[in-house]
Amino acid sequence: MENLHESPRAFPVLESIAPVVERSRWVTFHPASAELCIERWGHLLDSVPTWKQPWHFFDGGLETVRWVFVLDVLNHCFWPDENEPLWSVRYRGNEYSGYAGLAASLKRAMESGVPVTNASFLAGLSPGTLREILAGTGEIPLLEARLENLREAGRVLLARWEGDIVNLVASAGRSAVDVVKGVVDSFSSFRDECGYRGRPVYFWKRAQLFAADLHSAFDGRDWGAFEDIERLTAFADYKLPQVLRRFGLIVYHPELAERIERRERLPAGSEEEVEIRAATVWAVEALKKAFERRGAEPTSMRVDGWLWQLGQLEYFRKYPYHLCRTIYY
Ligand SMILES: Nc1nc2c(c(CN[C@H]3C=C[C@H](O)[C@@H]3O)cn2[C@@H]2O[C@H](COP(=O)(O)O)[C@@H](O)[C@H]2O)c(=O)[nH]1
Repeated sequence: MENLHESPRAFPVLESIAPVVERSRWVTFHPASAELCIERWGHLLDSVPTWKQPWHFFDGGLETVRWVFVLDVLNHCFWPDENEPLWSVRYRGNEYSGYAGLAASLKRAMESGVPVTNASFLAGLSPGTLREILAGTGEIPLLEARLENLREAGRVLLARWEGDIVNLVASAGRSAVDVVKGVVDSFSSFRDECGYRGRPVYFWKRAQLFAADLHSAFDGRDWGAFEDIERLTAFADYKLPQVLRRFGLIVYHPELAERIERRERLPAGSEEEVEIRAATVWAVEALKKAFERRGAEPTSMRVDGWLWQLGQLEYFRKYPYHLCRTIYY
């Protein structure tokens, strides 16, 4: 893979995705319907909730930076196996599942004195302690991989960043892109990259989400004050394609649609999976341009947040999302 850091300003995500969208066989992209969905749903663009949710930790300082990092080491793949219960955690009298469940479990741990933000603790984390941190109904998928990713995070923080992710964020100056590249460079679990017809494709979803979450948590100030936040792309997860498909912006080949209807797993790195993720990132860029034509100027991150919130609505859950067991999203 060519050296990504040739030109220090290089951020290869979109240019690596363009050829996938052009050659895509399983997923077609229909930009024409961008206007329509903004007609119908665009008014919600500005209702993207802030960080002030019961499940988010926030102390206004360094512990928040560290907490957001641990959150995004684990921020992937919450759906259960067939006939398994949905993983959910109890926090302050409420049940939370999915992303909110993960955040709530880590906030619960902080409040009960478990040092989840401490690099040495993470490097020596035991399976039993992780089970306790994530304890709830059902079991979070990929528990072993999550344990390994947390241990790696602790080891690398100690080896390269004096035990503190704050040093990586500080070293990036006010560049979100440099935070993303620093994280991808340092931690293999964030290296969300694959090959497509012999060429590298970079999604870097959890690494980009880490910079975006810092920006959200600090409301664009202090540790979230990035000058280049608009260079981030959408975060290619499994919820956005579900919404974009309902919008008619991306359309699956009938054979692929049928396999997803049947809840068949897609292998990580398969052409189908890479094409779904590439179309997702690409569609967000098209929506951003459609918003600009109507006088709004959202970043890809804000369009992403708008779509992700729509994905929480019943209307968009109609079609199942594609299922891929992966640590990347
Ligand atoms: N594209 C995109 N993917 C996102 C998010 C978030 C949460 N971000 C919020 C946090 C602070 C800000 O307020 C953001 O709004 C989680 N995910 C992904 O979704 C999936 C979980 O879904 P479910 O099973 O339904 O909880 C899983 O892959 C998770 O990694 C986002 O914003 N964009």
